[in-house]
Amino acid sequence: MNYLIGIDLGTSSTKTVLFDEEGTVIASAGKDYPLYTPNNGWAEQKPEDWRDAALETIAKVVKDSGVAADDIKGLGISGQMHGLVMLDEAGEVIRPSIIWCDQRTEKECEEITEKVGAKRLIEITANPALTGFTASKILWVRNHEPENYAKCKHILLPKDYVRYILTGEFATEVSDASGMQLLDVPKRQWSDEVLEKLDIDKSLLAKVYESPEVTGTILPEIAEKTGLSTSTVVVGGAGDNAAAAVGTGVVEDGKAFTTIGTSGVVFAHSSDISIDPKGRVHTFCCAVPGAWHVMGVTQAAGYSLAWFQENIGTEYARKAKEQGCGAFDLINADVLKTPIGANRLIYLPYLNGERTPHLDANCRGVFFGLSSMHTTADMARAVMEGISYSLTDCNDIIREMGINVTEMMACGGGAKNGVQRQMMADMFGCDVKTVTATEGPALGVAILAGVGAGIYDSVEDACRKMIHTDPEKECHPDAAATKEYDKFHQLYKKLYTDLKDDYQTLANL
Ligand SMILES: Nc1ncnc2c1ncn2[C@@H]1O[C@H](COP(=O)(O)OP(=O)(O)O)[C@@H](O)[C@H]1O
Ligand SMILES: O=C(CO)[C@@H](O)[C@H](O)COP(=O)(O)O
Repeated sequence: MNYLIGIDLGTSSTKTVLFDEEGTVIASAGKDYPLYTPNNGWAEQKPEDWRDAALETIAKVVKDSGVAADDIKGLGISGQMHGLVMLDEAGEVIRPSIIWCDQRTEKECEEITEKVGAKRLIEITANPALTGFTASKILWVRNHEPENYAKCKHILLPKDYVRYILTGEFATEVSDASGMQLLDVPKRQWSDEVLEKLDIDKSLLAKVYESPEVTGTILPEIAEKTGLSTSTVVVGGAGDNAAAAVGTGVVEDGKAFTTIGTSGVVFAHSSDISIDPKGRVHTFCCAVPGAWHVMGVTQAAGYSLAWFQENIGTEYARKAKEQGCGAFDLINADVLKTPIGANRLIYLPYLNGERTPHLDANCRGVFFGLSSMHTTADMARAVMEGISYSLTDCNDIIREMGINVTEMMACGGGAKNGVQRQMMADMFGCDVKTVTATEGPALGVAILAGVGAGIYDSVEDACRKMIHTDPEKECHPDAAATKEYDKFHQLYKKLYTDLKDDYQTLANL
């Protein structure tokens, strides 16, 4: 039997899974790391934490599985997108990574739009300048830390830094590179025009591959440390969402998925390039060679729930420990006891600004309608509903673009939660399904590794053999709930419009 490894370098943790070639999970391991917010709206992580988590979890799955190193034919890495990793001449990390949800680069976005031209920027990179994307982070370091910029010899994305550690190669692939705003997305190669206009030296960037292509093999010292073989191939892999698409079988037109990780995403496959003229959803290359996708992003989806548990619903963790269950079991029990609309409490999940649909770095979270009768149960329900309203906004724009979605899969930490999945089915008004392997991105890149290692002929072929849907977890929409949620969703949408200018005032105080 052949085996494949998928690594998902998330924002909350790295999850590494060893699959057999039929998609069965043989062993898995995870390791958490911190997210640093040194200023309001800033977000950083340490690339060294990602490196240590990847090495530790690979070693663990190889050991726990008992699989012979030579039978592990391929490895793929999926990662949180957009983060900026800068390495010096010796390959050492220069500063912490400024990651995807950091909002400090509004001025640099203006600089990009001015230098490239708004129309040309969308024609080439398929997206307007956004604070989340890597190009503005590169310019921020050049504008604010010229000494660090001068030392920088290699610019990598988070997962590509881990690839460098494993293989010694400076490589990336089209799906993640799309989120740097330096790629010509229709042509799937670096844009000389954008690089010249922004005065970024192309030699700083890694070589671009398609996602299933082989980018290298495991270095001898890493093989020694992890128990892998030096003949295991490492493929391009994918940004976490493009990887999750492969891992949930979203590899042809009509298919879509929603994920709740730290962020939340609604993603639809598209065999033709399709761009929202208002830039509210992103258009990127997908992991299937020759295809693209559109996706809407909620900045703080699972992160809103994590924030809620750390700061407001702290009792859930304590009681869960006492009762020997998970905190989400108790949250779910409370949410189910609370009616739709959380007793007239609405939560706006804008803890880190928002991308879809507002593209606003300065908006922030709100509990609207707070009354003395409200409890943490109402707040928990309001947070879950707020996340789902935001994902519904993403889905509505994709539908508005004429992209026909017939099937919605769910994945990510939040999709493990049946209450959350039902909420999404009710709000989207369509069936929401899941696959048996809970780690969508890890399975997705393991599938890509299977193609790169020559076990499968194509990504589509590998998906047919490695993905198994879980019929027991299918959620069907309840028409009465859809109608009820819609009333609150209308008010939820109006609240942003009403507060838009006040957010700006707050940011300038
Ligand atoms: N059972 C659950 N119900 C709802 N949300 C959950 C559950 N388990 C995890 N989460 C949420 O999922 C997020 C982590 O998901 P994950 O896909 O691992 O994220 P990432 O890839 O960003 O590290 C956390 O922020 C947490 O709030
Ligand atoms: O910024 C984006 C997509 O554009 C995020 O989806 C990040 O890629 C982070 O992912 P998670 O850690 O939430 O999975």
